[in-house]
Amino acid sequence: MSAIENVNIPSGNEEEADRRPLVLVHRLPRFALPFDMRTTFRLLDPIASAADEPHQDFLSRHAPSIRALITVGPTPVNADLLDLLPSLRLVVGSSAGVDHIDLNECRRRGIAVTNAGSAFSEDVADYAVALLLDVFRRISAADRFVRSGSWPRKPEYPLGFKLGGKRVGIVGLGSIGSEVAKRLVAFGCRIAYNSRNKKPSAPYTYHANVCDLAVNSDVIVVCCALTKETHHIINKDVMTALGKGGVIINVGRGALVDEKELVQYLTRGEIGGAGLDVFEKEPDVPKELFTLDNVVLSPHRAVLTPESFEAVREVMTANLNAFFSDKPLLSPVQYE
Ligand SMILES: O=CC(=O)O
Repeated sequence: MSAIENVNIPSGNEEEADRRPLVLVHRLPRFALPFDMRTTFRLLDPIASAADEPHQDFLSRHAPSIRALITVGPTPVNADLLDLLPSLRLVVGSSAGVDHIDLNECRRRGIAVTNAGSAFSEDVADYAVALLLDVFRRISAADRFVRSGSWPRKPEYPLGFKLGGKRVGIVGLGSIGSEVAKRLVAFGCRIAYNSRNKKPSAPYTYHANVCDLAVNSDVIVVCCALTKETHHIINKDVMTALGKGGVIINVGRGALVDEKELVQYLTRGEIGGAGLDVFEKEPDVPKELFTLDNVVLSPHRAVLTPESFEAVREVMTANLNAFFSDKPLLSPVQYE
């Protein structure tokens, strides 16, 4: 992932001549914008530009001109930041999830928020299916078996399971969940789902209650947004309902699953396996999971492909262009 380069902040006449709209890049040092938007926007990046000046002073100095900001990855947008930016009217998220943005504060201050829209949906859905196949067919475990030299010594390797015909319960049938469903239908799976509301156009069985969904599923794929309501939506009751052979795939956010309980259920063999791209305290992953061959672990990579970066760059650019020309935003986040 390449970082944007140090941003030259034009001043005086130079600034007047530069007609590109000014956009603040809000990021933690470890997250860089993985593409260049400087041909279209004048990017103000405090981290790249002002190594010696305290971040707050830098922001306060530029605050009157900042009407839009890009938040990179999960960099938090909270009341403290918004206090420093009284002219701000738009927050452009570079992710599908917006749990790092204080939506209530944004709404209260009349600040619009956009997210990645469906830019990542296909890649995340592919990854969810890949994790599921890996858990069912034990691909990563088989790879470890071969590399460790065990094959010649121990020709028997535990059987995996067939994916076709399995009952898959999707939690969150938004853009990502719908792509997961589409793919798994092609594998011959039977799809049901849970979401806040029944989707009249979705040809799948709806369960208003996640435990009911779990009782009727062999696999739960978690891909809803993380909110106060969905925090630990996959709890011990859901895991008990899913049962011994059940598999949990999480490509949403770590805190959608009660991770402590998940570890217990997996180590006691009370569910069948898990494929996890996200964790409650990233990058920390519970060590107990490292030795379990029925668990596939991934470092929050589901969205990351050069193709999805290009798609998100386009949607972010379109949102900013729309904002600066008073047109409707492309992927506004609906406030609750
Ligand atoms: O996790 C990644 C995203 O929300 O886009």
